[in-house]
Amino acid sequence: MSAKGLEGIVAAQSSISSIIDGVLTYAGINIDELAENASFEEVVYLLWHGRLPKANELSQLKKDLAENAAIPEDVITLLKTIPEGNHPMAVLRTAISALALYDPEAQDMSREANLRKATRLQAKVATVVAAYHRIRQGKEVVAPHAEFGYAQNFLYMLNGEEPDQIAIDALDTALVLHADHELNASTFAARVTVATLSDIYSGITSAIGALKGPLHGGANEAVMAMLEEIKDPGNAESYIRNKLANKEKIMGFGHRVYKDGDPRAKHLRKMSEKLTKLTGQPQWYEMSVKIDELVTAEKGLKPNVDFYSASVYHSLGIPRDLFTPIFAISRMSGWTAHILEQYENNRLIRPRAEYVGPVNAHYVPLEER
Ligand SMILES: CC(=O)SCCNC(=O)CCNC(=O)[C@H](O)C(C)(C)COP(=O)(O)OP(=O)(O)OC[C@H]1O[C@@H](n2cnc3c(N)ncnc32)[C@H](O)[C@@H]1OP(=O)(O)O
Ligand SMILES: O=C([O-])CC(=O)C(=O)O
Repeated sequence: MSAKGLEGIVAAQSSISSIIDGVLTYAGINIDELAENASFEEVVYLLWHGRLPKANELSQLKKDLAENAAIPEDVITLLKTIPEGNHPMAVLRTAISALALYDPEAQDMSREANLRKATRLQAKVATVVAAYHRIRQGKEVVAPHAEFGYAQNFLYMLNGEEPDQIAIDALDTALVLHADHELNASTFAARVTVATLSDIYSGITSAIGALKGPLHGGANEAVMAMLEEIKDPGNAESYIRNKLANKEKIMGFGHRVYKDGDPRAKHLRKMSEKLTKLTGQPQWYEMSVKIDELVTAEKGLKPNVDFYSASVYHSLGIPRDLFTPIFAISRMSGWTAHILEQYENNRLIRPRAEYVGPVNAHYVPLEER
């Protein structure tokens, strides 16, 4: 018997992140400690190198990310030619694929070159998302600021003004929380692609395609769509009961691995409470809590990372269709770490299928069918 959806199958060894008894760690460090203390740049270094950076290593990484953040003028031109109405995740997938064509080390498969490519990908992914958002609004693209940290620079390029510290800190923590998650679908897709010894950009393009779906990263956008449809906390109960009665899934709930709750959700819940209050829109948090209580009571399903992140991003003034691209900006660090790890100890990933089709069939000539 095959395991549907590969549930419970161990398909790789990894020392990047672990989920053991519902506890998530990056390189052995509990996510709670990282969410409270680490910057996103520290986490990027941790995932790539398996240890926290020393002060000089961290400042070098920050410098490298800032210096590599600009994207080629040709890619900006490409973004300007994209037909209206496309989803930013589809645009991101295309733009990352295009960036490969401008990478001077595209053919160099050494670890050093791949680490430099990972740095360029991490540096540029935020710029692509911000640039496309400005272009689609008919605004000028904002060049990255050489002195700004990663989260700060993204918000600056997105909005064209310097973000406040509360917004920077909230986004930074969200990036920390989304950075890696063992062998999730998009990371697996990246590893499958590069295990053929294809290049890092091909692996990342596969990963973005996998993250886009609503059963994975696309759920954060779907959560906000649901909250906006509900409109008022008073409508939440009947809305959810109706969905459940129709056997529809409630986005942002459930998880293939966590059966007793996602450890990242409590951090995002706290952030949602604080930010929705600060923006004078506590209804998004109140509605989320009502849904959380009801779905937990009725289905025993707990919120995953995508549930409270929706109201967090909304409070930061981020449009709904950029929620999943922001997930991709963060997960770029995990994807690239896994790709580097896959190359280090590679074997083609090629499972088997259990055949359930017809047997002893025969070719029938066209005129006899
Ligand atoms: C970053 C991330 O990727 S986190 C996940 C983001 N995705 C979502 O939030 C989408 C909603 N959630 C889901 O679709 C699922 O819980 C998944 C995809 C995350 C996990 O899926 P699986 O492990 O395959 O669980 P599966 O879909 O088989 O669900 C098992 C049972 O729980 C039910 N269930 C699971 N999630 C939900 C949900 N969100 N709402 C209602 N029922 C659910 C299923 O209907 C199924 O019920 P059944 O046995 O009566 O048919
Ligand atoms: O691990 C998974 O299946 C999905 C998930 O939570 C993530 O990628 O962060």
